[in-house]
Amino acid sequence: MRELIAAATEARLRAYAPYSDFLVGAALLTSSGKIYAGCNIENSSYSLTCCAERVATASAIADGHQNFEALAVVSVNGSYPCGACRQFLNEFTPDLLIIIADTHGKISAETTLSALYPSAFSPDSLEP
Ligand SMILES: O=c1ccn([C@H]2C[C@H](O)[C@@H](CO)O2)c(=O)[nH]1
Ligand SMILES: [Zn+2]
Repeated sequence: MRELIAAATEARLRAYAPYSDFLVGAALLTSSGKIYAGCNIENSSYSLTCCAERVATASAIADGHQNFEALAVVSVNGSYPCGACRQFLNEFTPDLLIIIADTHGKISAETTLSALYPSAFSPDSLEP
């Protein structure tokens, strides 16, 4: 888990966040043991901003991985994934382990996506 937090911490430094100055790094561990990292990417058209968690997830998916074990999220104050990221991740791994840490490496929470995002809308929700 330290390796996952380190990857998120490193990715955070690549964030493009000139509007909020709030840098976020995320690192996703696949079931095959690979780590995909992401950072937030803001835009002058603010609503186009991409969260670090979804950047990491998109990178893993694009590289052929859809099974995940854990996600580390690092920010200056140990913030949690937003609702959109929770929904995005729920599609693939509802019981994903989520580790929240700050830039000093202090872990403030080890939880699961299902705990953070109960009663999710999921692929099953589309069944008649
Ligand atoms: O789950 C989240 C929530 C916010 N941010 C980013 C988006 C924006 O650039 C900055 C402030 O909202 O934090 C993330 O990367 N992940
Ligand atoms: Zn988000």
